[in-house]
Parts: sequence; C-alpha cells; structure tokens
Amino acid sequence: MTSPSPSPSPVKPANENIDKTLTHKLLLVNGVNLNLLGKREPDIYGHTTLADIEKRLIARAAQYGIELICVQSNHEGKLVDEIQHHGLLADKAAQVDAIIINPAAFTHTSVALRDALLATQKPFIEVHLSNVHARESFRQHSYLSDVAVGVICGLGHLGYQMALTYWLDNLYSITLEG
Ligand SMILES: O=C1C[C@@](O)(C(=O)O)C[C@@H](O)[C@@H]1O
Repeated sequence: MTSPSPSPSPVKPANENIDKTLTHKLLLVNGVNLNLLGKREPDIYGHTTLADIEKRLIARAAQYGIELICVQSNHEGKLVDEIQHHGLLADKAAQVDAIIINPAAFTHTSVALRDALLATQKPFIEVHLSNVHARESFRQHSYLSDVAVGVICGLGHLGYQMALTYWLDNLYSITLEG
C-alpha cells in the first residue's frame, strides 16, 4: 500500500511579520529592446513576451499583497527617471522595497543606471534571459553586477521568477519549501 502523498502546499502563507498597514511594492525594470520579447531573436531570448512575464509576476506578487510596478523603456533617461521616482522621490510609503532589473544593452554601457540604482539605496537583482558570459565578450562586463545583491542569467524568463522568489523570501519571509 502506498502512503498518501502530502497535500500540495508549495508556499507557506504570508508571514505574520508583514506589516499589513503598509502596501509593499517591488519594481520590475526592463531596458532597451525588451519590448520585443517573443519576436526578437527567439532562439536567444525565447518566445515569451514581456507582457506575459509581467502578468505572471504581478499575479504572483499580488497573492501576497505585494504590488509589482513594471516599467520598460528604450530610453536610458526614462529608466533613470522611473528608478529615481519609485526608489527615492516618491513619498516613503509609495516607494518600492527592492528592484528586479534587466537593463538589456544598457547593462554594458550605463554608468547612469548604476548611479540611479545606487542613489535609491534599494537592493536590486540583475536578470538576463541569456547567458551573457557565453556570448560576445562585450556582454561580459556589467556596470551593475558588483553593486547588485545577485545576478541571474541564462535561465530565460524563469530568471525573473527566481528574482521575485528571492525578494519574497528575503524581504517578506514568504518561503518556498525546499
Ligand atoms: O538586450 C539584451 C538582453 C540581455 O540583457 C538578456 O536578457 O539576455 C543581454 C544583453 O546583453 C542584451 O543586450
């Protein structure tokens, strides 16, 4: 006789330590050309669109009462404005707790994004769909990695889910059972 399989409970309920009087927020930032996901070099970047990635992450965060604010732009200055606003300039209660960012090609060029992220003093995770270390040498330098909490690359769109999982656990004690 086989013993009954454990009831599926992959996720512990939101931790009591979460201050329910605050609306927790996270920021997802996607840089240049990532609006083309699904159409752009799918052998490298996959078939999942950015809208799908954002929808799934928003829904998962919302399960725990966390708002995920999503921004994408092809313009470096616009991304700097968004990071400044959500990370520092908005009222304290409206600011995000942490950031997930795929700066795309700006990864390899942008001191401005690095400075904006540092200015907010919000922790961030850098995500890349592709394994940048297995590609052209110019993709192997990032202006952000040394000041990121962590870097996830090469795992496709699941990299974003993993970054969210980390923040759920690290900031709000919402832990996946291992
Ligand atoms: O646009 C991108 C996407 C990317 O950030 C990635 O997600 O794999 C990698 C970058 O080198 C590239 O410029």
